[in-house]
Amino acid sequence: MKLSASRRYREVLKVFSRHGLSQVLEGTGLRKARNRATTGVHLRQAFEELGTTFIKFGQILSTRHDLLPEKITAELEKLQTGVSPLPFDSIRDVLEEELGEISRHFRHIEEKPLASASIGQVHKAVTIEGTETVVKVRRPGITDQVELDLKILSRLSHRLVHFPGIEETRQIEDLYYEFADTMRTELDFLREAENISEISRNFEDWPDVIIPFTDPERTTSRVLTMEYMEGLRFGEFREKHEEDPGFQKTRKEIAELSAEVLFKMIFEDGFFHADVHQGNFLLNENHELIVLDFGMVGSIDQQTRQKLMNIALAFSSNDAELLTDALLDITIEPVQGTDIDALISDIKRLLYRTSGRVLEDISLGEVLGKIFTLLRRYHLRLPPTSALLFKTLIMAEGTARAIDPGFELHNTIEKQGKRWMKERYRPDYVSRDMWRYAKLWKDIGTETPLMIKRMMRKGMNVGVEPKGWENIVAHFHMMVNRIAVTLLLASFIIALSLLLSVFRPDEGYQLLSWFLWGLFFLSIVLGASLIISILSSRHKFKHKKR
Ligand SMILES: Nc1ncnc2c1ncn2[C@@H]1O[C@H](COP(=O)(O)OP(=O)(O)OP(=O)(O)O)[C@@H](O)[C@H]1O
Repeated sequence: MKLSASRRYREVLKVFSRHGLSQVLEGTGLRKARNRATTGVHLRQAFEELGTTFIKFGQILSTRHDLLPEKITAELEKLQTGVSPLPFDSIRDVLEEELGEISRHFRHIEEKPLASASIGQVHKAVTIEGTETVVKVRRPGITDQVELDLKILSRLSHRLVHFPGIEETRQIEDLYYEFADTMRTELDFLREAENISEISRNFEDWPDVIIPFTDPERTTSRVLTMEYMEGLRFGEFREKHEEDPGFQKTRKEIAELSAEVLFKMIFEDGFFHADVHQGNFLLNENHELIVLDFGMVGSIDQQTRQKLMNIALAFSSNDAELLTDALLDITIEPVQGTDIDALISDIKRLLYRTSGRVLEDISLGEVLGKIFTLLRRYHLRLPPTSALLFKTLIMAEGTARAIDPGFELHNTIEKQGKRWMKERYRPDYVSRDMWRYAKLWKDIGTETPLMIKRMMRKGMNVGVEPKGWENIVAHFHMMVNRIAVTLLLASFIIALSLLLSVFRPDEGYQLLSWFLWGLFFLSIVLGASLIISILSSRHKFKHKKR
């Protein structure tokens, strides 16, 4: 059946009106809704009724405490994708269309699905070579449905929540674009297979983490064949092993591992699993962590990663000033006019209120929500790509707590902090940064005299003898070059002292530490002689002028 855009649009409007949400569509907005508790319930029900795309959009909205009132986000957090299984005949049709005759590929496929999810239905199978696999088949018609819903959502996204402030409306739209992008990627199983390969490579050295291998011969954009993974979900594992001696320790380690996996993906690799709900983790007999479902992934560039690390480290060390500085660093709007002192004292209050509380009582979602609300109050905007990341962090904490309710995110951040510092001051990153600064100074050195020359000619109409210009430009070049080298040496000295604090001899880095000390002293000697030469040339210049 061909999907009709106008029919679906009418359906969406009807569902919204039936749930008493016409004020949302009319643009009077959610914030003004008289009863936010019931508005949240109705919004959740309407999203559930409208299916996959709306449910997934609602799940992302639920993490944006900066955009929606808490009563509404709390309701949206309950959104679950519950879909009924498709008859095996339609699954077989897709398999035959994609792979040709099924018996050429599989000895056996179980008709009863292992799982029936929103995008795909998963069946256990044995390949012709005898390997136990699972075949994930994209639901027929889901792509058209999602595309249509995305179109409708795009129209609704700026009408859906008509806030008084312009920035929030823009944020809802930003959020929609990011969402539409990830949703489209999730529909293409070839992309999922690529994601699996990349993440498997990143976890090559992690023996406790297992990522199923894919079967490229039997994978297309609609069919994904991969290794079958036997394991228990976190809840099942807890029930089965609760009475075992040493279970407390085991579950602590598992929760920690699940968080470390995600932290590595976000902060070290910049390529992360963005759908880390409990259903996507299994534990095998050796307590190894199996990670599934790489349809939704996010990526962050190195600069943003470093800014995020700063936020996490400042947060874990309870330092309000550092945290404010790190937050200001990641916001995308200019911060002129922001009352920084007031923001620092608000952040101080927030940290004070959260740090003393018992762990089970406080969630990352709650803290992030409060930080978002603060940023909003100060008119500071986060980059649009952050939505997926924050959803992931909040989900990851919930997942770790499913196995260990006392899981402390603070501890993981502290433990990881050291690794991040080592990562950040890896020689290749340091030298790349220094090279960037050197290039920047070189550009300033070449461009500035010309700029001054042009400005003086055009704006001030000043004529200078060509010979005079040459001297000025040559002298300027020399000055800039010297300043550049001095600055470069200064940053080198700072970087070396940081490296020295991380790679200490008492932690087994004797050789590296000696080498770094050597470089450190050499840089100081060079720096000192450069400063002396600059001072003496200044003196000479003055002397000459006279
Ligand atoms: N390799 C595997 N081995 C064993 N079970 C698997 C495997 N891959 C998937 N499953 C099972 O199938 C379920 C659904 O798979 P998956 O999450 O990849 O589908 P999805 O359509 O992306 O689901 P959702 O959108 O709800 O996250 C998993 O939660 C898991 O129970």
